[in-house]
Amino acid sequence: MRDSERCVLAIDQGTTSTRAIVFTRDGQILAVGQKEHDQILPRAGWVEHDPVQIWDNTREVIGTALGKADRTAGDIAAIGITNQRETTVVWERSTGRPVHNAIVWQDTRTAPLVARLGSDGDGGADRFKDVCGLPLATYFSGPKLRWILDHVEGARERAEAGELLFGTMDSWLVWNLTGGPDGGVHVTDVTNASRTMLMDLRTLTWSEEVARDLGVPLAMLPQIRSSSEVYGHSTRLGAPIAGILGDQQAATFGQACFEPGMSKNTYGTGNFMLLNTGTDIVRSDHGLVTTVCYQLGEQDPVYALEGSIAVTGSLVQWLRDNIGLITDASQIEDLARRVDDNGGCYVVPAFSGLFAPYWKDDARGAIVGLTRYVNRNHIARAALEATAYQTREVMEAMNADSGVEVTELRVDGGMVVNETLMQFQADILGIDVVRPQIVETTALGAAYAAGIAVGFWDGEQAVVDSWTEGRRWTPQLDEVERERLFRQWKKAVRRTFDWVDEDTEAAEPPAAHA
Ligand SMILES: Nc1ncnc2c1ncn2[C@@H]1O[C@H](COP(=O)(O)OP(=O)(O)O)[C@@H](O)[C@H]1O
Ligand SMILES: O=P(O)(O)OC[C@H](O)CO
Repeated sequence: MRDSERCVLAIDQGTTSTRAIVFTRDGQILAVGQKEHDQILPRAGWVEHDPVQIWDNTREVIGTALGKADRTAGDIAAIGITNQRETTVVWERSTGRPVHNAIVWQDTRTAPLVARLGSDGDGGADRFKDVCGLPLATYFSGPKLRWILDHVEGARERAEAGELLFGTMDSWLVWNLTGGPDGGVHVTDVTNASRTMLMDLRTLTWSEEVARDLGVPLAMLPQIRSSSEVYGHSTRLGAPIAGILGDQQAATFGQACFEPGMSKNTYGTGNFMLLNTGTDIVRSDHGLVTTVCYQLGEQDPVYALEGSIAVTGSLVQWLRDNIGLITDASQIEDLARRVDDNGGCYVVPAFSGLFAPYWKDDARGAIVGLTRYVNRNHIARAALEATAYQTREVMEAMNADSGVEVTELRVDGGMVVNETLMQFQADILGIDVVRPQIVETTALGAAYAAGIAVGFWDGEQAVVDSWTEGRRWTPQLDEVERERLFRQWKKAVRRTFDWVDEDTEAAEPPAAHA
C-alpha cells in the first residue's frame, strides 16, 4: 500500500446526526458519510435518542465514507471519536442492550432532582462546582444517570453488582467498536468525563464524594483516559482507536486554539464557546463552566472556560419542523434578508431552560415585542439574531472571568454557512468573526488527536499548519444601535424567567424494567 493512501477516520456522533469523515495526511477531507437519527420527544422538556440506532448508523456511515474515499480498513492509520457530550447511556455488560433510551443533554426531566440536590447540601446549585467545575443543572450526565437508576426497575442493584455500564456516546461507541459484550473496552476521555459532574477536575479521577452524593455506583463508570492514546482496536477494521474528545473540545483542537486566551465558537444544535486557559483551572463567577479542553497522552491537561448555549440551530429546526415557517434550514436566511431589522421582535429560545450565563431550568421560550407590523420575515430574522445575542452574553462573561478581551472569534458548525447571521454576529459583538477553510473542525480535531497518538502527525503544530482562514466578517453596525439592540434582548430574556411551576409540566411516568 502506498503511504499517500494512509488516512485517519473520524467519527462525529452529534446531536442530530452521525458523520464519518476520512482525512488525508495533509488534513483535507477525502469523503463523508452522514446519517440523521430520530429525536424522540416523549413529553415537554424530554429528549431521547436510541443508542442502538446510533450504533447502527455509525457502522453504516463508516462504510459509506470508506467506500466514497476508495479506502479499505488497512489504509486507516487511526480512528478518532468525537461526540455530543453529556448524553447518557446505560447498558448491560453481558448483552450490550441499553436499559433505557439515551437521555440527551437538552433533556430537562431532572429539574426536580437537581433542585432537591441543591437544597440538600451546602452551596446550593454550586454544591459540586469546586470539585467538577459545573453548576448543578439538568444539562450534565450525573443527574441523568441518577434518574435512570431511580426509574428503571432493578437498575441500581444491577449497577452495584457490576452488570450495568454507564457511558457518554464516546464510551458507548468505543465499547461497541472494540467488541461489545466480547471484550469491549469501557473507557472515556478526560473531556467527556469533565461533563458528567462526577470527575474531579484536579485529579482527573472520579470523585467518590460526588458519586456518593448523587447516588451513582462507581462500578458502572468507565475508565478515564487522556484524549490522545490507543484505547483499543476496532474489531471490524483492525485500526487503533486513538483519540476521543467531546465535540466542543474537538472543535477547539481543530481550530488550533492551543495558546491560553484563544477561543472558538461552534454553531450547531446549540452554541458552545470555549476559551483555552492553559494548565490553569479558572473558576467562573459569571455563569460559565470550567472544563477540560484536552490532554495529549501523559502531558499535563489543558483546561477551558466554556459558555454553553442550549438552543441556537435547533431554533431553526423548530421553525422548520414544528411551526412550518420554512421547509429547509437554509430558507431562514432568504426570509431574514427580506427585512432590514427585526421589527422590534425578539425570540428567546429557552426550550431547555437557559444555560450559560443564567442556568435557569424554569425559564421557557418566548416571542416578545409583537405588534401587527411584525411579519414572518421579522420572526426569521429575530430567530437568527437570538443566536448572536446569546453569543455576546457568553463572550461578556468570558471576558469578565478571564480578564482577557477576545479580539476576534473563530467560528465553525452547521450554522456558519449563514452569511446574514455571521455579519450580524460581527455587528453585535463589535469584533471580527473568522471562519476557517475547513469548517468540519470537530471531526478534524478528533482526527488529529488520533493521528498524533500513532505518530501519523507530529503534534499540535500539524494542526496549526493546516489551519487556514476562509472568510472574515467585520462589524458594520454603529455602536449606539448595537447597544440598543442588546439592551432590548436582555429585557426579552428576563421575560422568560420563572415560568415553570411545579404543576406546569406533566408528572413522571411509571417505572420501566431493566
Ligand atoms: N443555513 C442555515 N442557517 C441557519 N441554521 C442552519 C443552516 N443550516 C443548518 N442550520 C442549523 O445548523 C444545525 C446543524 O449543525 P451541526 O453542526 O450539523 O449540528 P450538530 O453537530 O449539533 O448535530 C441545525 O440545528 C440546523 O438547523
Ligand atoms: O452535537 P452538538 O454539536 O449539538 O454538540 C452538543 C454538545 O456537545 C452538548 O454539550
